[in-house]
Amino acid sequence: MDAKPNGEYSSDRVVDGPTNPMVTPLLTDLYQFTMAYAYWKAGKHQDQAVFDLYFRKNPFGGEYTIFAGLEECIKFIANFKFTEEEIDFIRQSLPPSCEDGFFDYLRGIDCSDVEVYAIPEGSAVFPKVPLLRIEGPIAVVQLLETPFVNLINYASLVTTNAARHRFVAGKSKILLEFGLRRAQGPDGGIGASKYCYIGGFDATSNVAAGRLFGIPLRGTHSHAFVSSYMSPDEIIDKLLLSNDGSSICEDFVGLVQTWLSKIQWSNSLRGTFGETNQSELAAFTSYALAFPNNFLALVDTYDVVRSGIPNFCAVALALSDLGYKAVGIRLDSGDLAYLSCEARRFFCTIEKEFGVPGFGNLTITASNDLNEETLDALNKQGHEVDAYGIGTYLVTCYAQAALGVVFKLVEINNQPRIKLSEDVSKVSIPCKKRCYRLYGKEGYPLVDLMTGENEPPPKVGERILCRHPFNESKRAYVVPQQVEELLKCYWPGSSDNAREILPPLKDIRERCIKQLEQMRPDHMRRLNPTPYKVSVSAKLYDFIHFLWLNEAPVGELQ
Ligand SMILES: Nc1ncnc2c1ncn2[C@@H]1O[C@H](COP(=O)(O)OP(=O)(O)OP(=O)(O)O)[C@@H](O)[C@H]1O
Ligand SMILES: O=P(O)(O)OC[C@H]1O[C@H](OP(=O)(O)OP(=O)(O)O)[C@H](O)[C@@H]1O
Ligand SMILES: O=C(O)c1cccnc1
Ligand SMILES: [Mg+2]
Repeated sequence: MDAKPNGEYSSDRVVDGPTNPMVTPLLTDLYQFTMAYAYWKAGKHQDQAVFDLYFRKNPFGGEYTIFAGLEECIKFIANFKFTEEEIDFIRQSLPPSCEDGFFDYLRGIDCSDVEVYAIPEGSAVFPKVPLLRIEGPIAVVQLLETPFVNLINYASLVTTNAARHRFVAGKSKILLEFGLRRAQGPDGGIGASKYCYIGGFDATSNVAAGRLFGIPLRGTHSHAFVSSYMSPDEIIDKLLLSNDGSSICEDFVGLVQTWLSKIQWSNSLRGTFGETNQSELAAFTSYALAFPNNFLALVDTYDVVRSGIPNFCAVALALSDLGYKAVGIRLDSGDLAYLSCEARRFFCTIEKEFGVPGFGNLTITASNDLNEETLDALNKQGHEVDAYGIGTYLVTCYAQAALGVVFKLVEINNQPRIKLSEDVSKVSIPCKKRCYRLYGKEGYPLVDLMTGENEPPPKVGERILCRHPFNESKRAYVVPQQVEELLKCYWPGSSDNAREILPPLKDIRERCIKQLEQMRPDHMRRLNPTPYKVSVSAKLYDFIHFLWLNEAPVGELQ
């Protein structure tokens, strides 16, 4: 694609397919095809429809959500085309009475007549505001409902989960996504790695995701590596070249043993531990011989304080003699606050006693069933953890299974439509709309405002009435200091509009981090956060309620 001088890309429609090859036009619910047939049979399939994709409630008891999954949606529609085999399968799956002409129609369709406007991926978003507005022939757009909702639901949920973990951990901590083995299948695993990165994680252990998306890869080693060693005698090749190549240590195993007794008998550590586990020492020594520049040891296989930490320090000091700097340790069980403090104390004592600069700052990684609550508990107790490896709770979104994204018809052939419900929160907001984020004096977003498509946009410095869509008494005047139009054109259909570029993953991640930094702190706090305001213009408010009364039958009391 060629960049135009103004930074936008030309409107050519060549876009790679979705990451997962299972994402085809058949990845939808049967009823989308039966509806498409009925639209076609009634001659209604070309009716111009507008659908909004949105969610009704923020997840995890919070007051914000991060929008993700847009790139995959655009990759999907850019390549939307039925194969003959797929058409045969649809034919077999529908009643035999379905006429051939419908299958000819399916054969011809793609998304070149569909327009998609969306909020940029990685943005902070709020209930009821359309994340996507999709416009086009009703039969085609209807077929997009299930795949779009599928591609956005988990993506936004897990990105939000990751962002929440980042918020609790704090900016300075390293967050590693370790969830592949526990994710809901291969797509869950790949998606988790991609979207946790967007949500603010630093790296993943998932090699396939590293290759697909260029996410930094990180890892330590497992208990199996430690317990696979029985004794230091197993180490045959004990030779290690110094880091600058100037000397050779013929017996690295012996050097480690020497350091272990020096630590054991040192002034400040004498009596703090006795004999350490020698098979663990062998495993650490062997790992250091394999990775002298990246030595990180899992120290909880036998006993963290009495064995793992002193063994690690002996190997790290031996490496230091040869000009290498060890990375640190991983703790994977026990009281992580207490053990991390013990480890730090040990490292600092060694730095002092043996004059090894930087030893006190070695990295302490913690893992083991971590989640938002445990991170919060660790913060409250005080700890010395620098990096967290998080798997199960993060990638399975254990605290909330789904986001509840919906796809609702808001206009057909320029006629606004509404979906009523006993539950007011489920009443849809009709009309093809424009959406704005209004910023206040202090630079914080104040409110998201939806208006009808043809209303004049809010203006900086001009007072505008923002109304709760359903609650008459909730309204406020806002004088915006900045107005941001939220929905941008990502797929122009048959219009001449310029198409937004699909930014690289790093930029989406950057956007997510910046957006959350910009939120007013009371929307972000974990306990009883303040809801962010989502509103409609006075004109749209009046229209919603006019349509509501129009569509709701009047009851009769007997
Ligand atoms: N200081 C702490 N405060 C709160 N939660 C903690 C703290 N330290 C660890 N945890 C959490 O407590 C749980 C401990 O897990 P569990 O009861 O399975 O014990 P364990 O340490 O894994 O023991 P083992 O694996 O040796 O059986 C984990 O979810 C861990 O994240
Ligand atoms: O705890 P999670 O957040 O899922 O993070 C990943 C975990 O996966 C690995 O062990 P695994 O759970 O396979 O075995 P273990 O529990 O016996 O250590 C690793 O040691 C972590 O503990
Ligand atoms: O590299 C690690 O330490 C790791 C990777 C995945 C799961 N648990 C740990
Ligand atoms: Mg585990």
